Amino acid sequence: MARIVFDLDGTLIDSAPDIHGIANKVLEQERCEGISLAQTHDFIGNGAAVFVSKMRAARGIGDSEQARLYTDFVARYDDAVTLTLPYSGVLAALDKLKASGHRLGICTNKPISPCRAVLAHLKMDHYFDTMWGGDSLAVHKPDPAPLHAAFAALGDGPQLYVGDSDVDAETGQRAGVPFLLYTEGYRKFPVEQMPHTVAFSDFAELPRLVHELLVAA
Ligand SMILES: O=C(O)COP(=O)(O)O
Ligand SMILES: [Mg+2]
Repeated sequence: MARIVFDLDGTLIDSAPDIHGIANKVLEQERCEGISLAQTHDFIGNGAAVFVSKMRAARGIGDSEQARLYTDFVARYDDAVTLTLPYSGVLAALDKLKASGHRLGICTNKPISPCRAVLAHLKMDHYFDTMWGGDSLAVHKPDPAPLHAAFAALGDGPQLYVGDSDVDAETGQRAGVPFLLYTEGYRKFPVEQMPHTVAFSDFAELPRLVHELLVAA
């Protein structure tokens, strides 16, 4: 049985509408115009601090405001759950993978508190034996340390990593772990430009892909 670690935003859940909502509340507080959902997709992937920094840059807010706006953003983050949904087929795929005996974990750049909050809200937390957020260690993805930590917490067995972004592709590569690229998340680059073992666009395909990779290994 394998250890399968998942990225969160843009992979298992479409959380951008909620992140968009809190970004625009922070900007409203600053009397600035909001950002678009497309910009939100673009700014997700490197964690909350980078998100806030890109959001500021889009509205010409200086670096001196980073700490204050980051604090405001993060204070709103645990409650940003109401518009978020798992992607189509995710729950059925996780059910099948669990039923096959695989152990599942999360390695996200989202801070661990809102990661736990949104998965609890969606009643998805029971699938995962371990969760690592962008602030769980001193370093975050694309540094491979949190991914290694997630796999270590899941014990022994082949390792597979599933994610949607260039950050995830780099993390998988640096960790030396097969990477399954979900193409319908917040991807910024063509699939061909992202190092991956296999790409998929529908979670209904995932249990079969996992099986094939494990047979081939
Ligand atoms: O919070 C982010 O920027 C991204 O989160 P992810 O690593 O789950 O895609
Ligand atoms: Mg992601």
